[in-house]
Amino acid sequence: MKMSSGAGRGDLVHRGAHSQGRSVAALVVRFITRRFIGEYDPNLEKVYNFHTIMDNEMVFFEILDTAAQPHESECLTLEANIRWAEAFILMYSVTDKCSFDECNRLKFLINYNKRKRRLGSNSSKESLSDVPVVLVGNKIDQWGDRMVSPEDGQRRSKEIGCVCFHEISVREDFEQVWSVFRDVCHFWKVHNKCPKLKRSSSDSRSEPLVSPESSGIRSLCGSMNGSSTALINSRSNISAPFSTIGRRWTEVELDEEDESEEGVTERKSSAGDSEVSMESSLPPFRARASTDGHLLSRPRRWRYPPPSLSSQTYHGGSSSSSSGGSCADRRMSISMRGNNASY
Ligand SMILES: Nc1nc2c(ncn2[C@@H]2O[C@H](COP(=O)(O)OP(=O)(O)OP(=O)(O)O)[C@@H](O)[C@H]2O)c(=O)[nH]1
Repeated sequence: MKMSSGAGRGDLVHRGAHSQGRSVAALVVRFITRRFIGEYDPNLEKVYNFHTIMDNEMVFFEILDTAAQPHESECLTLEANIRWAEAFILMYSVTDKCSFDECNRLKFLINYNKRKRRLGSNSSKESLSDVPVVLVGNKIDQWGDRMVSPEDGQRRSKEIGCVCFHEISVREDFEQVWSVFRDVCHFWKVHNKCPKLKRSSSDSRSEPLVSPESSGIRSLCGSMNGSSTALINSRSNISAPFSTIGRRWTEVELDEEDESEEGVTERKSSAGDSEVSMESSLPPFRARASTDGHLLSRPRRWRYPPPSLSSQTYHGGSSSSSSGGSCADRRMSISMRGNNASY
C-alpha cells in the first residue's frame, strides 16, 4: 500500500504468503466497499484506487492485490513489490499458526529490501526499516479455532518491530478494518513528517506526483505460494475470555537487525541504483529468514540473484523494473470513488 499526503508520500504493502483463499482481497474490498465478499480468484492481480476522508483529510489509496506467483519468480516479485511500497500490513490468521510465523520472514524481507535502498542512496543506518508495518491478526470471529492468542500477537509485533498490532474480523466488523487502514495512514504520516524517518529522495523520485491538498495511500496485497500466510489476512478465532476484538496495541519500533555492510560490494550505477556483487554458492536469501522469531546468521557476501540472469552482477534497479513489468501485464485496475467517504 502506498500513501501520499500534503506532507509527502508513503506506501503500504500488504503481502500474503502462501495464499489461496484471498483473505487479503477480502480485507481490501471490505475496506473499500464496506461489504464482505468471501471468495476471489487467486490468480487475478488487481490494483485498487480508492479515496476517502480520514481524520478530516482526503486520503488516496492505491492498493495492489497480487496474485499467487510461480515459485521461481516468487521471491523476486515479492522484493520488487516491497521496494514499491512505503507502508505494510502483515496479516495472519489467528487460527493458523503457520501464517503467524510467516510474518517474521516477511518482516525480515521488508527490512532487507528497504535497508538496501537506503544504502544505495547513501542514507544513514538510522533510516533502516523506517516504513510503517502494521501487524494484523484476522478471523477472530472463529473463536473456537484460535491458535494464536492476542498476547502472542502483541509480543510478536514488538519483536519484529511493527508500529502497532490489531486483531480483527474482516467478515464481522468493518470498523476494525477501517481502524487498521486508519492506523496505517496515521503512521505513514508520522513517518513522513519526521525528518529522521523520512524517505530518501532517491526512493520517492520515481513516484507519481499527488495533489498537495490530498493525501493518499497505496497498498499492495500479495501472496506467496505455500502455506496459508498472509501479510494482510488469515484465519482467526477469539476465545470467550479474550474480549479483545479490535483491540489495538501501539509499540515503538525495535532495533532492526544490524546487518553489516561488510562483504557487500555496492557501487553507484549511472541510474543511481547500486550494483551488488554476489556469490552463487551462497544460500538463497529466503533461507536465512526463519519463522521462529529469529533471524539466521547472514553470509557476508550475498544478494538474491534474479532467476533469469546468469550474470554475476545484478542491477537492482533494472531487476525491479523488469519484474514489475511482468506483473503489470496481469494487473487490472479498479477505480472506486469513495463510497464510504461519509464514514
Ligand atoms: N471466518 C472468517 N473468514 C474469513 C475472514 N476473512 C476472510 N475469510 C475467509 O477466509 C478464506 C481465505 O482463507 P485464507 O487461507 O486465510 O486465505 P489466504 O490464503 O490467506 O488468502 P491471501 O489473502 O491471498 O493470503 C476466504 O474464504 C475468506 O472468505 C474473517 O474475518 N473471518
